[in-house]
Amino acid sequence: MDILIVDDEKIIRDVTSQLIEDAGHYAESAANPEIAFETLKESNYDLVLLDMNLGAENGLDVLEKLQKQYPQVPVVVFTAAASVTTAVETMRRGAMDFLEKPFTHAQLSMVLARVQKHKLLAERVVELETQVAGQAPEYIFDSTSAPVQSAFGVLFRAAETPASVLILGESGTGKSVVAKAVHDRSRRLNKPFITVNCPSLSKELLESELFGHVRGAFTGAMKDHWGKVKAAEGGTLFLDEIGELPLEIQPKLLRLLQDREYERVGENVTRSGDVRIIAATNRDLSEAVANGTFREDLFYRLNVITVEMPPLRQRPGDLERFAEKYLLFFAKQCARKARSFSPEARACMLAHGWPGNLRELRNAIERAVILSQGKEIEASDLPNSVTGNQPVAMTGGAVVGDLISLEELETSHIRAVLSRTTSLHAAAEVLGIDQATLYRKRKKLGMAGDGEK
Ligand SMILES: Nc1ncnc2c1ncn2[C@@H]1O[C@H](COP(=O)(O)OP(=O)(O)OP(=O)(O)O)[C@@H](O)[C@H]1O
Repeated sequence: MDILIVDDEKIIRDVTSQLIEDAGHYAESAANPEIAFETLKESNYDLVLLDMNLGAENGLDVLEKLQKQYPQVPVVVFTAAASVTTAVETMRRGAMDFLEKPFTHAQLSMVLARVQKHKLLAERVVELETQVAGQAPEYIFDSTSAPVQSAFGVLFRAAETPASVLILGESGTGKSVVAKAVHDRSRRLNKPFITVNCPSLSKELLESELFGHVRGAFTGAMKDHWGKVKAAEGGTLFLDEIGELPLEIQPKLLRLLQDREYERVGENVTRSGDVRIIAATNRDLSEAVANGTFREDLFYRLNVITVEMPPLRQRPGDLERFAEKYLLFFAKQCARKARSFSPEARACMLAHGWPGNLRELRNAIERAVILSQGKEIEASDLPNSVTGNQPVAMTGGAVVGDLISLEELETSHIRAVLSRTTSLHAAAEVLGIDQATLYRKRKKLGMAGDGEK
């Protein structure tokens, strides 16, 4: 957690900071409320430790102002010994807890653990509220396809063990969704599930995102930062698109997997990290090992429990079931009458190859429901890419065919380049954009990645 200490006594700030850092959190100090509010403006904090005796300032007034401006940030107050009335009053005014000065390391640790538990519960409530509010279609974890059934079976049996898991499959086949489901069925359920999208950042930033950095480690590193390994402590670290993990970072991940050790960028202190790794990729990792872009030792270390999520085109039963579920969900959400597919629409869906898999299906059905006018989804409600009325053909940079929008042209070109290159990196080079931008565009457009041919 990132914690802000507000106290006018330097010695208290320094000692508390040290205790907090020793417990693996990040601490920032403010000598008075003015500095505290400036600091809160600049960064997000998970907790404020607020002294009640701030010289001329009334601690209760500061608490009230904090609650008003940052209602989501819990406050724990420091109170002088034996001031029970103050402690009660602060709790009445919304403080989460109090610590009587002088406090011990153990007392502080207990309070931090309580705040962290509260934070996790609050996150879980938001997740459940989103599901209950019906903002996303319900996930389905059974299948009419034997390979998918077997993949779910293996994953959910392995969920309770500490084994690393590797999920293979084209983009959009549900690797991230099932990774979270594995975490939810594990003993780490009440600990964080943290995702790192390996290609979404530059090499340098990715290392810091994973392991953290210290102030001054590189240009722009203005303050110490705990990475996602720390954020996932005790829980699960999901490494999406691990096939794109730069070679330079691979030995560091291997060390975390083997020895549970890592170091922040710019620091020589070795730290231990208790995280379960689930990795996913749409690349053929053994081919990546053969051509030297993925370390063999890391591959074997990750390859303990490996499953493959088959593409949607090989699961016609699932295709129809998922399509129907999505249809009912979006019809309710958008207040449309559509309840089924016309025979022609159904035939188009079954004939389409769904290179973007479940993600493409979900987007296509959402669009179709919005455009629908009657009780049935017609073929004309489906995107051109599904009905086979492809509007674009590219020949040497010239566009032949119907008039199309710039967005359709971009989508088609990105798809063409992805299908003719062997990695996201190579495709990004051809397109003249960076890998992280291509990664985001591909996700937004619901497209499959480079693993698909
Ligand atoms: N089990 C499921 N039940 C219902 N819908 C699903 C399921 N799995 C995936 N989806 C749908 O497909 C979308 C894409 O899933 P997900 O992000 O898990 O795919 P992915 O394989 O991780 O893709 P990428 O490789 O691009 O990261 C989800 O947002 C969801 O809409």
